Amino acid sequence: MPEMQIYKTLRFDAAHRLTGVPDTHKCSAMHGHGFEIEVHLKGEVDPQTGFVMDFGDLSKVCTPVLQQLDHAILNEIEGLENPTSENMSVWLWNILKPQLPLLYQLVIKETETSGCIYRGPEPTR
Ligand SMILES: Nc1nc2c(c(=O)[nH]1)N=C([C@H](O)[C@H](O)COP(=O)(O)OP(=O)(O)OP(=O)(O)O)CN2
Ligand SMILES: [Zn+2]
Repeated sequence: MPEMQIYKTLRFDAAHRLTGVPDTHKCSAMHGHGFEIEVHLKGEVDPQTGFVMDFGDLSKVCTPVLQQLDHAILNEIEGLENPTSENMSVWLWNILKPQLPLLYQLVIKETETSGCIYRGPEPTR
């Protein structure tokens, strides 16, 4: 069966401030976003189900993780002390990858025009 990518889009609202920028940077002040996350899997289509993975099962894995972030101050969450899109991608990858071996790519959109794409760490040789 062919290999394909599937994805699920999830949304949450949260506040953050960036701690690695000067005080003069607009994002050093607390502010909020409606974040959008795409969780992409890559794998073979199961001939029986016709699925790479059931979207419902993918949701069941992702939803509890994103519920932790919804209406939270991201800076207060362990590992997200400087919650840039880049740092959030790594944080999410480390939580989701053990539960989703087919995880291929995470897309985090902070705004309509700004976001981050992460495909996990380089494989060790
Ligand atoms: N590489 C990164 N740069 C910035 C991040 C980030 O996570 N990674 N985050 C921010 C801020 O959180 C900001 O809220 C989003 O930035 P920006 O796109 O500049 O926001 P605007 O909507 O105000 O941008 P427009 O200029 O209106 O398009 C900053 N940088
Ligand atoms: Zn922001």
